[in-house]
Amino acid sequence: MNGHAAEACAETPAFTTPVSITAIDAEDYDGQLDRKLTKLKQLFQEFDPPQLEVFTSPPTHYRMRSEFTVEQRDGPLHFVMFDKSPAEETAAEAGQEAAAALEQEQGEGKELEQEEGEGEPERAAEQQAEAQADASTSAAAAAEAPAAAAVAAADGKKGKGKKGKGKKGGKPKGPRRVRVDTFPVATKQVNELMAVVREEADKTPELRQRLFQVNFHTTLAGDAMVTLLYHRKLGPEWQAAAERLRDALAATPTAAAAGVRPHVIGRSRKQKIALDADFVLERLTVGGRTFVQKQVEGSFSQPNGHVCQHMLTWAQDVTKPAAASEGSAAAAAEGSVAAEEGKEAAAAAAGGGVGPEDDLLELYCGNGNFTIPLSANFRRVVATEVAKSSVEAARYNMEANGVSNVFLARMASEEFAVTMRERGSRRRLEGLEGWEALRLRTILVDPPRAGLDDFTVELLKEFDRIVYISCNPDTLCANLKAIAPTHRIARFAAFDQFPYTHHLECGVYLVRR
Ligand SMILES: C[S@@+](CC[C@H](N)C(=O)[O-])C[C@H]1O[C@@H](n2cnc3c(N)ncnc32)[C@H](O)[C@@H]1O
Repeated sequence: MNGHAAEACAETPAFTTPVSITAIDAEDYDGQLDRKLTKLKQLFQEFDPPQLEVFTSPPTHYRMRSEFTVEQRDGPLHFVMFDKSPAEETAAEAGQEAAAALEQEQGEGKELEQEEGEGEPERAAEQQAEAQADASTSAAAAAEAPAAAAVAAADGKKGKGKKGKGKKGGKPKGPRRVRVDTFPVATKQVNELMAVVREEADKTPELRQRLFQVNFHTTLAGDAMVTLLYHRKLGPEWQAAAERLRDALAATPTAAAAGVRPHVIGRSRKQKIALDADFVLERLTVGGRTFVQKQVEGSFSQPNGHVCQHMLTWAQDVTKPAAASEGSAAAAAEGSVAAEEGKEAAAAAAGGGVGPEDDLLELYCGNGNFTIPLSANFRRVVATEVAKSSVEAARYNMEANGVSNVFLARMASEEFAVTMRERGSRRRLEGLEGWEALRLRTILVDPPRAGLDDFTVELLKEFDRIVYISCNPDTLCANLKAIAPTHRIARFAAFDQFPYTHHLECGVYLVRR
């Protein structure tokens, strides 16, 4: 079986080291970013990239989603997180195991939502990819807010055999449990909702009983969703209490100003009750146009809405037909750092522009985050994604934004890569008319943290232009080693999606040598 790019580039500090997030120093925002950029430049110097374009985040209140473990053993209910410092590597590993156990538990709940009778051979690969996708959704979050760790640890149902691992010489090791009353990395709206959920759940037994985790999902647009996770079956009494909670949440300042009533969702094993809806509607402005984006509970969405807008604007700019050199300066100016650097990058990119008759292939399209703003740059777009809920959201988003030149297939990227190579016709590509006539010379990939599998790397090499968005510089670097002999980096960007962690989002635009 082919492997993913798990190997980091040699002799470079890994970007995956867990770090503490509960103690941020907003004054050091520039410092922490500089340190990551230095490391990134060191990691990528072997590819001789052009000047790095840098896109910053707001120093506080940038994270749209947050997950907290509920602590209520000692009386009042409060939220906790698990503070991982680099020195607590053993503890971090234990937390990751526990988080993985939770993923598994939640996955069991998802079984109910999956299509019945999907017996075709592709399904096994998809399930594997979906599990990986889920892990990618939570990986950065796990580094920032590994609250999930507590769930499995407190529950004790999963991974029991590993629980003793963290102990040495009688002294318990593990992430430090930190009470979180306010959370400066999360949006102001998350903080407003946290206070109300804590207060209401504390005094309402129907909400409180066996509540073990609360997930908050907000948007730049003011829409919001709160998921309460339980170790008990939920009934009508819970629903009535949740409706009262929803009213209280609607009275919080941001929701009231936006005129929205946050959605409340209750989850327990194999059970999900959604009051109103299980999604939020985000609004993202890209290249002067605002797009609506459905983000579904439990599915992937970019965690930092501000930085996401920079990522989309950058990707739209690098794929702009025959005008890449003009547009990139604007993109750099929009980010708060490297306008001058952007101009140099633009010069480097000259000659790699997209033609007006070109089509785009996009793998790992999620809810259509890149697909929709980029669709205007291409004649047609073929996009694939493995997670069912994301594919459905992407279809909704295409319609909501009046995009009609996208063919969307639910397929694992590796399956698509094999299909492309063999020019085979597969059931999931039915409806893709004029397949042979497509001018697919540009590809965009945005894989999970594990990077690209070998089949997909081989597929990339067949394209003249490659846009690679990555949340893991280590696996990006490993994949680029295979691509560099045939392609050079024409644009190189860093997006600080995850401030105060060692995680860094990157964008690389490659053109054939
Ligand atoms: C980093 S997310 C990016 C999603 C989207 N591009 C965005 O910006 O929101 C990676 C996506 O890849 C999907 N995925 C994971 N493994 C996959 C695979 N083997 N084939 C296709 N899609 C996969 C996940 O479901 C997830 O939506």
